[in-house]
Amino acid sequence: MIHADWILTNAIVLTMDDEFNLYEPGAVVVSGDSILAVGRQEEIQNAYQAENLLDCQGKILMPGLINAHTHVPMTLLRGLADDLRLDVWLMGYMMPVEREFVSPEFVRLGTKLACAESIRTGVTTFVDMYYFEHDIAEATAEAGLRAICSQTVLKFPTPDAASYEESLAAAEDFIKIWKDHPLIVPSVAPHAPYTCTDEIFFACTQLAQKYDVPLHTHIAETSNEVENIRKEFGMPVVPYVRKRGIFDAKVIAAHCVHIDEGEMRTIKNAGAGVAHNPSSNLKLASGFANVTRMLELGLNVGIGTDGPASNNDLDMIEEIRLASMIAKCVSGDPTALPARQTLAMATSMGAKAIHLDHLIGSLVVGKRADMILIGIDELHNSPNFKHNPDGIYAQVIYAAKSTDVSDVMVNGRWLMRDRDLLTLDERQLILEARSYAKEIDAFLIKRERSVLSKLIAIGGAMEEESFEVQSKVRINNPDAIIKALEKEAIDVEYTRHYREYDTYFFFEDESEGRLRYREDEFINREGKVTQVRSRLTLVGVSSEDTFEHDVVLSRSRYYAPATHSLRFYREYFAPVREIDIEKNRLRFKIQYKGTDFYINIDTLINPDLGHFLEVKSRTWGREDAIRKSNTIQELIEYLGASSEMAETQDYIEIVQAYFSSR
Ligand SMILES: CSC[C@H]1O[C@@H](n2cnc3c(O)ncnc32)[C@H](O)[C@@H]1O
Ligand SMILES: [Zn+2]
Repeated sequence: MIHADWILTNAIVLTMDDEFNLYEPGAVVVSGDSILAVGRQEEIQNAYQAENLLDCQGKILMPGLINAHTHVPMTLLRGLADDLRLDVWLMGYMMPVEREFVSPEFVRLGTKLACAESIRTGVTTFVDMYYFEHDIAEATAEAGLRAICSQTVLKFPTPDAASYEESLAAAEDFIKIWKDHPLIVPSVAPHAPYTCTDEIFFACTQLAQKYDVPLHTHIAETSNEVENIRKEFGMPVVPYVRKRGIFDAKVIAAHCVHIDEGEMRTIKNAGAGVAHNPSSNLKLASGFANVTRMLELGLNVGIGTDGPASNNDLDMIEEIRLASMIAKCVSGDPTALPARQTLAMATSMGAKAIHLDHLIGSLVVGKRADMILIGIDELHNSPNFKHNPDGIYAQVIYAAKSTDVSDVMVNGRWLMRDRDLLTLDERQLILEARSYAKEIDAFLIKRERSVLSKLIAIGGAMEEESFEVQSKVRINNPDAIIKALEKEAIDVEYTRHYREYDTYFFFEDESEGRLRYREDEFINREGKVTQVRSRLTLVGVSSEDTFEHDVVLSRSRYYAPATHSLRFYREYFAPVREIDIEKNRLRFKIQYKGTDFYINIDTLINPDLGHFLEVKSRTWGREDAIRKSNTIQELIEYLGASSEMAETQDYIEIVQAYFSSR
């Protein structure tokens, strides 16, 4: 007789090995952290003895589920922002909140919550990507779960690094510390093509190769990402990241929703794995990954929940069911992604996708003892039929619930027995999470109250350093003004030609001011657009002051480069009303009597409201402003326009007045 630590008997053993061997009644023998034997109960009982025997009461005994892509600490952000598009959700809510709250303490608590939830749903391994990954690894190892922990690198500052160089250095230190841990596989995560530079991709690849660890990234999650990469670099996402070297490493590519067959072949030939995230893709309306085709082409595809803030849970039992259902519906073929193949995605094939199939994914002698028991006698999973050998897989995929997972073992250690968590105090964790939620709520309530604080949250807004004095007059003949600029007292420093497209957002509370999204097209002498620049300007509703002759001291303004689309800002700021204005602008920077002025000769095209002469100058003090306002009036007359026709209104006010007079 061979001696072992545990013998588990009276089970329906789904080995998920290459032949899909199934034993009923079956038994599994565990010695230390590994599987010593798997087979028919009678044979096992004749050959092995152990101190610990477990009667599995006819339950399914199978490899633990592998969550191939997640962000575990985001349990603390669950339900924070929903029903949004990925960019608004991520850049408008998650990242600003993460910048404010994510700390080692935050990720430890979030990870413990996630571990509790994961164990309850039968997960024995997850693949994480977040910040402070060292703390995540420690919390995970303490809970007893297995994980690939990927330290994130982004092109902008993150909660754990002021620069990408710092993140890379942290990633290397982290990998060195955890490289030979029995439960934790450290890895590096260049977050996504839209948040990483070429240097980041190259450096992360080098790091992953140097230590032979996986490289974990998001690829082609939304059509928006694909369009942008195609627009900017003239190719789809997979060739784009291939050119940045990533496939020289062992890649775990999350999402891959919008990839074509050529891209699938690239992934396959690179030996990279795909992590399919059905719930997250559905909820963020990212689209449907063509998993059926990926599997036909021989790709290794695992299944992930993605973060609990975009899902909103870590329930892998729900995820496997969805994966199968969606594949059927999208392909119009109910035979697509059958139950057995789907379960393989969450076990044996999932292990290949995350490059850990030498250790986990199937109940095979020598592999780690990562196993779960699933009951099949509850109301929602009764009765059981035996005529179809694949019926048992269907019971797991289509009928089982997380609550049917009764026992979980990782690395030969029990983490849950009879639904009792042995390594975590979930009641205590829930209480701690509540107190975090209160703080985050208070932060968001305050931020959502003001347009300015919302603007600051998504990348900062700077207050205009100086004020402007300005005046505007209607003119009939722009050519006459252009001619007058040749007059003796005027020195023209430069001339610019723009086409300006403005969208003004108005808010319920008018005292918030109005937000202008402006796209400036720079037009050259040949009339061609040479450059486009986008800016956001938050303008207060009232001017700081007015002087004689309808010269205005400008309103307080906050501005920021517009790095997102107009659609993004519309969804993020949710204005109650919008007005578009299009104008042609000839701008001259001149000197008149020793003072710098900007002269704008504007033609309002949409709505068609004719021509205006606008004269502006920067000012720093009240005395200076008064002096310049007198000169502006003089300059208007000198250019042949009538300062009698001066307007104190901004263009938006002129346009509003026009619309309300119609
Ligand atoms: C350190 S994880 C990096 C970053 O990823 C964010 N995130 C969570 N889920 C997704 C997703 O589905 N696509 C892109 N980015 C995601 C998370 O909020 C972290 O800031
Ligand atoms: Zn993700």
